[in-house]
Amino acid sequence: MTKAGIKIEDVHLSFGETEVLKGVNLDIKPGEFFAFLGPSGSGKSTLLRAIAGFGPDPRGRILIGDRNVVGQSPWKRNVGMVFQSYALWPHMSVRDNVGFGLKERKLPNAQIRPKVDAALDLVGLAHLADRMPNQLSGGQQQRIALARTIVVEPEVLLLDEPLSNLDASLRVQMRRELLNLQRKLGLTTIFVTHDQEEANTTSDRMAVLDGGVIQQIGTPQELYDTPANLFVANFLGTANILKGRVEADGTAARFVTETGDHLSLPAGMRSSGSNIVLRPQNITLLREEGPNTLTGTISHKEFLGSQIRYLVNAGGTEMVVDQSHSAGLDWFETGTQVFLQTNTSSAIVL
Ligand SMILES: Nc1ncnc2c1ncn2[C@@H]1O[C@H](COP(=O)(O)OP(=O)(O)OP(=O)(O)O)[C@@H](O)[C@H]1O
Repeated sequence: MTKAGIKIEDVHLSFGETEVLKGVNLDIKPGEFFAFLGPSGSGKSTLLRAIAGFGPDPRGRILIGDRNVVGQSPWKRNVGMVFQSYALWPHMSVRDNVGFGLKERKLPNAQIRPKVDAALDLVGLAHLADRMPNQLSGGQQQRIALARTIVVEPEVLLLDEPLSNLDASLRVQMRRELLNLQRKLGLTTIFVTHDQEEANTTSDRMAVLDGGVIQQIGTPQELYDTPANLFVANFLGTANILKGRVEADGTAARFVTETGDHLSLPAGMRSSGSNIVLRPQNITLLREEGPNTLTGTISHKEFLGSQIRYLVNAGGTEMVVDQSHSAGLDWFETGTQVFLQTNTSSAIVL
């Protein structure tokens, strides 16, 4: 299949008076698996639909390969889109559902059959070709919807929360299948999701959206390790945020919290900012005070199997702290005073 990159240049889109996309710029490489991640209402679907050609035309340019597709009808754009609802034709067999787009394109039957067989083979459901949609599970229906989309050989694949109607374990299985299929076809893919785990586990890179504005673009690791702002830090995983200020004298720098605690910062760490972000696994609970410790009291504990998650009240801020668990290890009981040793080398100052 042909791979095309997608460029989005200064795209604005309004519904009536409300501006929903506020100047979006993106450069998605050919063959990339790219995710749009963001909370409900952040504009992910609107952006995807603008690429597909559904809804009002935006201002700005959307290039698929080197064609600006703004103003072009959806069927001329050569994109394939899979929705949350599978929307298979209920009165048609699996084979006819998958072949529908090819029939519409007036392809002779003799050419349709092998293409449909190949697409069904790719999603592992060749043996169900003669079933009706109501004889399939949700996961199977979504695979058929995928086969129906790829059979017409689109240049880009757009997925709008395609796994949301499936139960949790099937979602995990399907996201792996989706990635395998994408890798096999090498098809430029955009996956819209509000689920950070889904975006993290599938995408090469992602854009985090909030309020119609891209907050950051990067690989899942880049966004987790070096978030550009507090929104991204909070949206990708759990973030403990302490307010305060950075003080530096000569080569040594420290973060002074609002409650007056001092956390020394490693050399080379960003030296301005009024927040320090600590991930739950970057804090160790101690019974004795030590260097770089904050004082707190355990307010809640949850046994998660490999880890124990503690909520610790430290000077009025509730901190989430994960400690790895192994059999026989002592727990900190609720109400215990503890010292939170912070690993500031993996902290982020914002
Ligand atoms: N046809 C429409 N008319 C008016 N407003 C709309 C329309 N479609 C979307 N909106 C508004 O645009 C904003 C962005 O919606 P969009 O569906 O793109 O968000 P989203 O990030 O995909 O959210 P979700 O995860 O809930 O689907 C929302 O405030 C929504 O109410």
